[in-house]
Amino acid sequence: MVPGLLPGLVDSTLVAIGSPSPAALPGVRTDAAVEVTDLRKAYGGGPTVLDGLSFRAERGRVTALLGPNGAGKTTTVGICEGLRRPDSGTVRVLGLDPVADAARLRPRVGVMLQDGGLPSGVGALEALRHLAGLHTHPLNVDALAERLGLTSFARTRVRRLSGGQRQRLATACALVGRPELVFLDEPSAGLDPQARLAVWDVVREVRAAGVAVVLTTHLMEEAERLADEVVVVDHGRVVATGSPDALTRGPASLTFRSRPALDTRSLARALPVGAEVAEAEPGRYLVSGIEVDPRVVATVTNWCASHDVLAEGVGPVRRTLEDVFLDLTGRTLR
Ligand SMILES: Nc1ncnc2c1ncn2[C@@H]1O[C@H](COP(=O)(O)OP(=O)(O)OP(=O)(O)O)[C@@H](O)[C@H]1O
Repeated sequence: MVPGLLPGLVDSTLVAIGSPSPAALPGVRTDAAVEVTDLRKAYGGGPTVLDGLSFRAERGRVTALLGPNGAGKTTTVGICEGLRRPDSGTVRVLGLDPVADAARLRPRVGVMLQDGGLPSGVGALEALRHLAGLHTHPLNVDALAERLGLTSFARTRVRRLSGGQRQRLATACALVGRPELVFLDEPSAGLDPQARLAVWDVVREVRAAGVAVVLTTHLMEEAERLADEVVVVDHGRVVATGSPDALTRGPASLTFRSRPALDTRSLARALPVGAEVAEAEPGRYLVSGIEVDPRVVATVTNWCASHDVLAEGVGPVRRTLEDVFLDLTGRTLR
């Protein structure tokens, strides 16, 4: 957190959104902010889009929905926001029904308003002020605008904003009403690195205040760095769920760099049975299929020495979230 930026928001705003979430206290279990059970949906009798999807999102935590294009993330979030109806299954949002209790949920849930949701002929900051005026206890608009870097395009009309500027305004709109739960749809899409870091900082701050954040993203780095819980969705089902750490834990591989086109079969023969050696990209080698222990590292180093090969960075490498995601969802384009 950047201390200099905090006072404007913290004094009267973000941290005051709620008292620290009971869910964040050890040993205390509360109702989930979002609880989705066995959702099924097919648009207009077409192919199945949601096929028994279930997940929970807790208060004071960031839950990231990851999945290939068309996996059903936006449909799921739309159902949670009360904008779409499932064919079957149940959804509880802050303990309420998103359609039947829409009026009660509206002031408590933040959503990213896209093009149609904002007056397009007014300046960005004016649009945010307008929205803030609809809430009883809005955040400090100037502080929020400063934090998300909206001030540089404060007077630009909404319809003339660039993609990244529009995205930042939409994030501000989702947060300005001081929600207990916020849905962020690809909040970093199209953002430059500075803006992305600023958005992540603000998201961390609202989480610390006990807000439940549910976001969709295609950025593995965003999920890895921001999410407490990752929900991987594919073909309308949850195929994995867990913290980034838990999902990427598992057998490490061994990697090293050297000149391209080494005799990988010869190296594999020197290693214990089951070892596979691949040249993942020219000059980068990956040993997998066996447990990486000090003897394996020594065998690779000795093989390199006896073949006059200079190897750099010989050591275990942990799977990334992207590796896990591709293993779970495959490499076929959707
Ligand atoms: N209004 C609609 N009418 C008919 N089909 C739809 C509608 N909205 C979405 N779909 C279809 O439902 C499937 C899931 O779409 P959805 O937008 O939920 O996926 P997503 O995971 O959010 O994808 P992306 O990552 O590309 O945003 C897709 O095949 C899409 O074509």
